[in-house]
Amino acid sequence: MRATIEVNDVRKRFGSTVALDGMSFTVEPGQVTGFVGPNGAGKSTTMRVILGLDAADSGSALIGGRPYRSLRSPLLHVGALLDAGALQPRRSARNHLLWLAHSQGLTAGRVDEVIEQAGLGQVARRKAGGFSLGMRQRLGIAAALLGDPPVLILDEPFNGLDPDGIVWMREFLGELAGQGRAVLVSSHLMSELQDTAAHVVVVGRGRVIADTSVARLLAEVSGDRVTLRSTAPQEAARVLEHAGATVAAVDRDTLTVSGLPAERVVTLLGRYAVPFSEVTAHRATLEEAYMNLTRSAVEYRATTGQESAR
Ligand SMILES: Nc1ncnc2c1ncn2[C@@H]1O[C@H](COP(=O)(O)OP(=O)(O)OP(=O)(O)O)[C@@H](O)[C@H]1O
Repeated sequence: MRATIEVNDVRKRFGSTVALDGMSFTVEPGQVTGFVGPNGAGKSTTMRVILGLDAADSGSALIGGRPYRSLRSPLLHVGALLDAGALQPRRSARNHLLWLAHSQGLTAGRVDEVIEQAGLGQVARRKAGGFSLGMRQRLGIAAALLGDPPVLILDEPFNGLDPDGIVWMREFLGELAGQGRAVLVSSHLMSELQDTAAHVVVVGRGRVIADTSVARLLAEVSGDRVTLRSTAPQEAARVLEHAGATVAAVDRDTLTVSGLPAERVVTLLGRYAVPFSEVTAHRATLEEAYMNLTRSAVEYRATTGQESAR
């Protein structure tokens, strides 16, 4: 089975609420794909449709080319974490996993492997009802891994994690993707996905706003903005503007240069012997990129709203 998720023009309404409005994207193997959008954007509904828990009104959602419902032994094809609270509070973590494993013909040996993988060795015999949300997330991931599936679908796995837990989860997801799995991870905080997701699908109001590699997204938002410190700012500005840059003064000895990459700025200043003490390329954070994208989506919606009100 090829490890992919393909969502194609999925539409879904709940009464008068349009939850999914032509949702389409593909999740490729070997990388973490972030699935990001504000509350109510349709992330959970999309995941539920992929997993056959909600029926789409139209469109298709396929795992390895097949609808979830047609998969025999689904745990071997796809692992999911949807609601970390969904467990029997009086059962120990290990018993919870044993119960799931037996239902799919998997061994107790496999249960002990995923307990170790998810870092639950110390607490596996404790009742899951007393677990913190972070521990429940780990237990949910352990359950998702039971069948060693090539596809993972995780709804808000960073929820409730402390900073150490977030770092652990990022590294763990990276490892799982590095093993060739397709890993789809939802979050309403783009920053959680920094250094983890290679690709992001940004959604709003039930449809895709952007579907792009993280590197491209950051490059687009960062532009070619460079901060320059020089004791000869006017001379620097003259040289750089002559080469096509736009230059703005920040303070007495600091300039912001746009339109030229940092290396070119350094070369030009060197060629014309303009002194400088710092040249720093601006690198946007994923959060900035996300804010930019969703801001334009909000503006777009505001405009269309006005148009339809006319
Ligand atoms: N079972 C349901 N009944 C009625 N409306 C629903 C149901 N499930 C989702 N919705 C609505 O569909 C829309 C999309 O919700 P969904 O939970 O998929 O968004 P989300 O992006 O996962 O949001 P969050 O980050 O808050 O989990 C929302 O307007 C939500 O209120």
